[in-house]
Amino acid sequence: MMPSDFAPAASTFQPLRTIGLMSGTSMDGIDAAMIVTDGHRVLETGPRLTRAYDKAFRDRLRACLGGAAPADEIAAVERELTLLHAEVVDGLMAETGAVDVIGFHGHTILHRPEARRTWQIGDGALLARETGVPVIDSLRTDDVAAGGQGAPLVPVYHAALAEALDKPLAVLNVGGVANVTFIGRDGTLIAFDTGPGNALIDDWVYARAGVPMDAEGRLALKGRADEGVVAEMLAAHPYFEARPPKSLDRDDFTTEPVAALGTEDGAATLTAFTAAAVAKARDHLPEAPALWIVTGGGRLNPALVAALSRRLAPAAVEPVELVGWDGDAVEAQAFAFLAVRSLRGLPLTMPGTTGCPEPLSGGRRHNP
Ligand SMILES: Nc1ncnc2c1ncn2[C@@H]1O[C@H](COP(=O)(O)OP(=O)(O)OP(=O)(O)O)[C@@H](O)[C@H]1O
Ligand SMILES: CC(=O)N[C@H]1[C@@H]2OC[C@@H](O2)[C@@H](O)[C@@H]1O[C@H](C)C(=O)O
Repeated sequence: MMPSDFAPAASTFQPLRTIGLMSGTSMDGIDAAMIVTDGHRVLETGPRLTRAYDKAFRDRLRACLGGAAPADEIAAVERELTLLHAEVVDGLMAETGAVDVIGFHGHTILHRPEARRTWQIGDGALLARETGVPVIDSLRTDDVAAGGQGAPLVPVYHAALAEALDKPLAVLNVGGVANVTFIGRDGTLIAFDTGPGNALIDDWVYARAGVPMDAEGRLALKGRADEGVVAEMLAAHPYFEARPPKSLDRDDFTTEPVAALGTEDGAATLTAFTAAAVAKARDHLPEAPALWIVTGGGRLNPALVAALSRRLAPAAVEPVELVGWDGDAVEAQAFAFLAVRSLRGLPLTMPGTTGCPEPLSGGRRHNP
């Protein structure tokens, strides 16, 4: 596959003002961001807005995972989720003014690409009516239908942002699940989920300490990682040896292996496991990058960043802010970018990022 399939190129398209919306696997809330793009280059990055879910809604969302809740409850959660997204768009447009299009990820409740199924709840038609703006949703659907993993989708955006940076470069997104984008010297893109991101740590500290995250990695930093358990967790799951393309569902891993440990040692061990999974991912890259830039909420956890630095040495591990990106906005911006690429019929995915048979566009358009 030619790297140029994805490489930013001179565009004859008019730039569009676009908002991207992401409800990530951490289930912490909705991230929204505005950019101006022609689908190749990012001409401007605008403001962003985050809205946290309250505990009651998060619990209802969690009950939908795996498609486990009754159909009418899933439909009710989908409607409420969509209306919350509409409020966020209205809030952001109060700052940015009107936009041309919205990229709407929705919330993944089931991801089984091997069965050609991926399910993001979110009603694009309702969002278009509520906001008065055309909406592109179902961004993973065509890729999965064609035999791709349907994830990760952000690599095309990472590549656009990284156009002027030194290569090879690894961009690591640590959300609920973690994913890496490798960008080679010639623009080659290799991308896949590395393993858990924050989800296991979040689940553990919530169960043990009743808090939604290990803020500043404080619990993990007080504990000691059990390297035996880390090694067992790596060996127990065939995912890490499997060659990419590959992707994960949020709950493909559990905190069970650390159940016998105390809260702090468990947090330290899960943090070490998350970092060790990233180090395993390095084995699947064509070349070891000298720099890993980290985006997503995990970059704000010093225990995790220290564990990554240790396990990826001698490579440097730095937050994406090092190169001027906003790590709280990159994912939402990516969905804004994907919406414009979808409108233009440009590829969203390619064999190196999802394993789809050829570069593929995707997304469904809903007019207000
Ligand atoms: N100050 C902090 N200290 C420790 N961890 C943090 C901090 N801030 C955020 N996090 C972690 O980041 C998570 C949120 O990350 P992010 O917003 O990237 O997730 P997401 O949007 O669900 O991502 P994805 O879609 O990639 O899964 C939180 O659940 C928490 O675990
Ligand atoms: C199926 C699904 O929603 N996957 C998410 C999840 O969260 C992180 C990782 O797993 C990534 O593969 C993906 O999200 C990002 C935004 C992506 O598609 O690039």
